[in-house]
Amino acid sequence: MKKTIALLPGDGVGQEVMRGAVHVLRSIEKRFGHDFDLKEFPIGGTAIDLTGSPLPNDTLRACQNSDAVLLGAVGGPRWDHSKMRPEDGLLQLRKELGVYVNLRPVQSMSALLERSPLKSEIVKDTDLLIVRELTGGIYFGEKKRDVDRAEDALVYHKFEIERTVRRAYEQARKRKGKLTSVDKANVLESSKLWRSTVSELATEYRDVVTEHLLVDHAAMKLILKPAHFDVIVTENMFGDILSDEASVLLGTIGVLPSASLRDDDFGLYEPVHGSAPDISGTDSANPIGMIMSAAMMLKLSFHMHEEYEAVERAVREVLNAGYRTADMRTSRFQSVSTSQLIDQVVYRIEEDAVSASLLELYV
Ligand SMILES: NC(=O)c1ccc[n+]([C@@H]2O[C@H](COP(=O)([O-])OP(=O)(O)OC[C@H]3O[C@@H](n4cnc5c(N)ncnc54)[C@H](O)[C@@H]3O)[C@@H](O)[C@H]2O)c1
Ligand SMILES: CC(C)[C@H](C(=O)O)[C@@H](O)C(=O)O
Ligand SMILES: [Mg+2]
Repeated sequence: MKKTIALLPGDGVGQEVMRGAVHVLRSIEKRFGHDFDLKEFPIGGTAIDLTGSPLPNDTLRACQNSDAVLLGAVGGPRWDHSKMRPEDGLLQLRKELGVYVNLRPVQSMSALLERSPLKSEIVKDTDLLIVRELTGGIYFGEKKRDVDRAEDALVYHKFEIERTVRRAYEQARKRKGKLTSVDKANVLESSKLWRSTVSELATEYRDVVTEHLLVDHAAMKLILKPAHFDVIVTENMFGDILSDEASVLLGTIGVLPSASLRDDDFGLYEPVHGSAPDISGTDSANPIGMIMSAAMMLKLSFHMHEEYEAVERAVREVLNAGYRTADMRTSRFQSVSTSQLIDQVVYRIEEDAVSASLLELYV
């Protein structure tokens, strides 16, 4: 199957982990006989340096003309004081592409249990999905700035809440049948609208158990009892914060993938982590969040379920075999570089293909 995929490596480790996604897609292409048209375009700080804009028109047009987009990460201290921010390129891209809902799965992995700062009996049954509203709220409200006064408006329209919450309910139906809506309805008007919209929709999804939690309570419960959660649905900024918090359950943010979707098959796929300026350039970043984002693309945009399984299995085997980048390292294992971990994943995808064809010879 021919698919056009725009690659936006961005800044810092974004560039390093994107190589992992490309190698993995090439091995999937070979093994399953697909044709992936992969082309790179600049975004973020790299794009500011090249073109003066964090989202050049050519990049946006290429994304709009693709079947899906893979993004590494944007930002870094180099552009922290520049007039234009790399992050604005990413926000504009999400808005222009209309990818209003962001799925961030967080599932404990037995190989990583000892890396979590929390007790393994607390984190071992973690299997939750954060559904984050992505193109509204305080990120996109009107901003004003005087010398000694600043303003960011937090605006939500009911349709924005409704479409995101519906997607969350659909996910809950396919999973464990529980939805936790997170808001700050004891203080914010936008949260009161959020809560009443969820309550209305709950009557249409009676097969799903609905609960409401205030965001401060949710932040605490996520650490105290992560297995309590199935689907968490929340607004843009709460979702951003809670997903970094949830990464602590696994011990590193480097393994978390995400999918940003709209109502057709198109999607923007990116790891949850940022450009990690503290480790960029050292070939030590964890490429798993990026690789699993590419795997989510195969499943959600291209409906390639077997291909998704092949990547997921390869990643699991690599971890079980003891390969760890520095962020996943424990006293029992030496760490390997980003490139070495990528090679191991690719090797397993290809080795799997060889054993599958040998098996065919015998049956
Ligand atoms: N989607 C994105 O493009 C995105 C997401 C978050 C932050 N950012 C940007 O990234 C820059 C740095 O932000 P930050 O430092 O707050 O967050 P960050 O996620 O880049 O880093 C936080 C910590 O996690 C570690 N980390 C992150 N990714 C890792 C990986 N793949 N492997 C191993 N360790 C990893 C870093 O080394 C750092 O210690 C900022 O400019 C921010 O705006 C971009
Ligand atoms: C870089 C930043 C704008 C972005 C966000 O806040 O959405 C990031 O933190 C994320 O989680 O994707
Ligand atoms: Mg974030």
